[in-house]
Amino acid sequence: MSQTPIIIACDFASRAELEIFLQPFGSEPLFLKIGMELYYKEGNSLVQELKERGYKVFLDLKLHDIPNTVAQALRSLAQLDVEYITVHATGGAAMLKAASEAVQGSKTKLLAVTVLTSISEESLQRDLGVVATLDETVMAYAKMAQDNGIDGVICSPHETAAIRAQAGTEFAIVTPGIRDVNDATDDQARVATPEWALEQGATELVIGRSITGSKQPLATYMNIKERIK
Ligand SMILES: O=C(O)c1cc(=O)[nH]c(=O)n1[C@@H]1O[C@H](COP(=O)(O)O)[C@@H](O)[C@H]1O
Repeated sequence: MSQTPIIIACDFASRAELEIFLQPFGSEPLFLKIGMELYYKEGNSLVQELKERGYKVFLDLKLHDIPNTVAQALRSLAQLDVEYITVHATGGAAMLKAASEAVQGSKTKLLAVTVLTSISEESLQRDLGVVATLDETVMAYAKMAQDNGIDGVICSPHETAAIRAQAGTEFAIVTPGIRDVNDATDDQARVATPEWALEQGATELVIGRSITGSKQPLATYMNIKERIK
């Protein structure tokens, strides 16, 4: 298995598009994030097949509901035996506790999404009515997640060092919003380079369009992988 911390966000519309993307990678061991777009179209069978083919899978469904509903959904999803599943930290302490209990006994680890990397501090305070700063909010959500048995968080590289200091070395910190200096930021508000994210203490990096939208996805992936080795 590859030791690279890169997780590729496979935000494709169909299995066919995913296969076209994967083809040049051959037997390269990859860690693939399957999100709502592909999962809603292709369902569990795609996840099972990718696992059978030796890929590590992160199922990013960002569950957000009352504790009982999230727990029941996770009991079902845990049977897929994927590495990671996401829940929203804003589901609250009781939901996070119910979620962590629901996956006990499976190998699946849960990641709590703190504040989405598409949200700026201005938007957090103006649109979502949060009074605290973005950093304070992310730190509070990370602590709530850890206190309630969640294995790690999703946050931007900008909050990673503070969470690492607060949460210790065992807590997973997975950072999307990864861009090289010349890449378009698209809909992301809080971005950073792969190198910087790892320096801050990220466990893994979620990288989507910088790789999937590249004219040469394999070369781009290998370039990043070599740089952060
Ligand atoms: O949970 C996530 O993975 C996630 C959380 C977050 O705060 N921001 C975020 O961008 N993501 C995901 O990370 C990926 C980022 O994709 P790119 O912006 O194309 O690199 C997408 O699949 C998002 O769904």
